This record gives sequence, C-alpha cells and structure tokens, in this order.
Amino acid sequence: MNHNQPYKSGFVSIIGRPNVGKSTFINRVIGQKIAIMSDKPQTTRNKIQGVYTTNQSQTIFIDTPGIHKPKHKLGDFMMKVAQNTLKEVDLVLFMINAEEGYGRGDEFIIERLKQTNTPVFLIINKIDQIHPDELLPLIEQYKKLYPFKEIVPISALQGNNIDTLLQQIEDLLPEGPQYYPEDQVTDHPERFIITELIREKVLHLTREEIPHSIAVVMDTLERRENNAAIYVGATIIVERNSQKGIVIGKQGSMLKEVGKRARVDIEALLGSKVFLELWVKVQKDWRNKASQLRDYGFREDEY
Ligand SMILES: Nc1nc2c(ncn2[C@@H]2O[C@H](COP(=O)(O)OP(=O)(O)OP(=O)(O)O)[C@@H](O)[C@H]2O)c(=O)[nH]1
Repeated sequence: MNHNQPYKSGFVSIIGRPNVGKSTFINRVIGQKIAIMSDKPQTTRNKIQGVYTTNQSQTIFIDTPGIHKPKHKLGDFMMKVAQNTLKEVDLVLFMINAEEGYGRGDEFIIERLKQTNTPVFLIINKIDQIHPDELLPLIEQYKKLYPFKEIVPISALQGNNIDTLLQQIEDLLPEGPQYYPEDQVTDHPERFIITELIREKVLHLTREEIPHSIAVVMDTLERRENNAAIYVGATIIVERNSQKGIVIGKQGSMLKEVGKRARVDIEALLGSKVFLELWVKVQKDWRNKASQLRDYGFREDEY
C-alpha cells in the first residue's frame, strides 16, 4: 500500500445495449468467468458485483441490466432498478459496440444519463472489429450527444486498453475504505452462477420459443444429508401461461431435461452431489413477490 495517498474505493455501474460486451469486460478485469456469456442478447438479468482490488483502490463493478427500452412489465421493473442504481454509483461506464454505431437503444440510455449527475465514461468496445480510421468519427459523434468525462476505446475480448481504463477509473474514485477482502471476487458468485446456469439451459433447450425475459430465482441453497449433498431449490419465472407450458414440456419432459443438464453443471461447479428442485411459475408482476404461487414443481429423484 502506498501510504502517501489515501485509499480509494467506489461503485461503478456498467450499462449498454445487449451484447455490447459488458460481461466480457467484467470477466476480463476480474480474471475469471463469473457471468455466463452467450451470443443471445440480454443474458445478464441479475446485478452482479465484480470486485477489483489493488494496493491503491477497490472498484466494485455493478453489471446493470435492463437499461434498454421497456417492452413489457418485467423490463419495466428492471428499468427502475437500473435508473436508481445510476444515481447511487460513483461512476457509470456506458459501453457501446464500435461495430454497431449509434442506435435507438443508445439514444434511450443517453436520455437516462441526462437525468443523473453521476460522471459517465464512454467505453467504445470491440475496437478489434473496426478499422482505426473509423474510431475518430465515432468519438466525435458521441461527444456531441453527452459530456462524457472520458472516452475510452477498448477490446474487452483481446484486452486492449483495459489497464488504461482501470487507471482512469481509479483516478476518479473518491477516498474510501476497502469494502471487501482482497480475495473477494463477487458478492455471491455461486448463487448467481447457479441461477444463470439454469436460465441458460432453459434458453438453449427452448430455443426461440421463450423470450429472454425469463428469470430464475434461487429459493434454497443448503447442505443436507450429513453434508453428503447440496440441495438447490430454484424457481423459473415466466410471464405467460403459454410459456409455462413450454418450459414444463410434455409431462414435465422439458423441465426434467433442464434440471438434468443444470444439475450436471452445478455439481461440477460446487464439487458436490446436488439435489435440484425446480419450479415454474407465471408472474406478470415481479414486484409483488409475496403473491408468488408455486404452481408446478419438479424433483428429479421422483422420476
Ligand atoms: N470481437 C469482439 N467481441 C467481443 C468483445 N467483447 C465482447 N465480445 C463478444 O460479444 C458477445 C457479447 O458479449 P457479452 O459480454 O455477453 O455482452 P453483454 O453486454 O454482457 O450482453 P448482455 O448480458 O446480453 O447484456 C460475446 O460473443 C463476446 O465474445 C470485443 O472486444 N471484441
């Protein structure tokens, strides 16, 4: 630790349209795979915290989903969470895809940014995909849209300019404590990864029939049977009855397959035998969690 300078710390929110590379960036910085990556948009539904600690500073990254235009209730709720988050953090990283350029999704986000006083960096990601000549016009274009504190071109995938960005973040952070122990990478990595694994299986197995707006909520995660196994109980939340039917499948066949595949991955993750219990429920209004009724259950060992 450098004793001449005070320790710095703060919260940094990463926003951007689906697929711009937010998870890839966090994983690159934290150095291990903590968010499930996929080519499908909007994989990240949960707010995860990747904690990056150095001798001088600690940055807590918040992966803020749902800051895109709401099309349905679930999106609406996520939007509110995202908007509040933007006001509370020390810095916002607004990530765009260099390849795609300016679009309506960005316009919507910039409108949101204008409603907060939080400093914003524009992160131009995927610069490995464009010709260097294309970068300057892009920067000029975005400069006109919002008074970004910094504009930083990076490649999250190849690691270009990541160190510079981390330094610029550190420079901006306020004086503050080390919130998390040095070896802490995420807040609750297992819980997050487990729900994402289940979500991933549902999305893969149902292909395009189920929109990306499904959510998976962990109900129980505990050791049972004299520590011989870990019991995982989770609920898959869909928005419509028809989607519930698809996720459950004929006589529960789809849910059974989701459970089977997810269990294999969870066992590998936790290094333990796992009992997985999955439920599906329809919930149009996420907020009213108390009213959630479990209306279909599945336990693999019953089959
Ligand atoms: N060529 C290139 N591809 C990238 C880069 N960063 C991310 N990608 C790819 O872009 C795709 C989407 O990346 P993600 O990190 O999942 O994007 P995201 O913004 O977290 O997506 P959501 O969770 O849907 O919001 C993946 O296939 C990544 O491999 C980059 O710097 N260069």
